[in-house]
Amino acid sequence: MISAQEALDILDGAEQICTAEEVTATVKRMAGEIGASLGESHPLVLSVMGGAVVFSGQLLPLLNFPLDFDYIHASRYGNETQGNTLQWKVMPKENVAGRVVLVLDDILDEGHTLAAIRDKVLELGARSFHCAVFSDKVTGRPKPIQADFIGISLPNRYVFGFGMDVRGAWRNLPAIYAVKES
Ligand SMILES: O=P(O)(O)OC[C@H]1O[C@H](OP(=O)(O)OP(=O)(O)O)[C@H](O)[C@@H]1O
Ligand SMILES: Nc1nc2[nH]cnc2c(=O)[nH]1
Repeated sequence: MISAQEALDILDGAEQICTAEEVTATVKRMAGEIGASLGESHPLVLSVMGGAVVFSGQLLPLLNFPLDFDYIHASRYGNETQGNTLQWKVMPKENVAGRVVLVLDDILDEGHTLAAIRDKVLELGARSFHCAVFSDKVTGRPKPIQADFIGISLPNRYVFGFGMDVRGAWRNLPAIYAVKES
């Protein structure tokens, strides 16, 4: 964990790449798209802790149709800016069997996290798998999964805010920032 001063210094040197207003408008648009596509299917919505907590918290009240909610917890980055082996902290449960499942995540980067979640959800017998990511990083490399619903595209830089951390800090910011390029 970094100190409050280190967190402030990182923010001071960072570049804002998406404003809070753009974030809010994007979540609203996504809610409409998700409702139009899955609103009749009584989905089980799974939020991927911890990064998706803010996205989920803003999106769920805008979904005006019946759904069930649960969370899963998988982490590949920890406090680092490079992904590593996926650590499952809370696996999807048997309650996915037979359900239309919608997974919510904050960012699709290399795609390994979401691909592993898809494989596990389908292995547990979900009727279908859908995923909504607030942001999709343009990596320039092929990804093992594409999202069904995408909020914004992000440049190939390490970003934080709106649920995403930088060395554990700043998940609470309403806008999105990219760390200073070294
Ligand atoms: O597409 P990928 O390259 O696999 O990366 C995407 C994942 O990385 C982040 O999680 P992280 O591992 O940082 O855990 P956290 O949400 O708890 O910070 C994010 O929330 C996604 O789940
Ligand atoms: N906070 C954060 N988490 C990530 N997980 C994958 N890519 C990123 C990123 O750019 N920022």
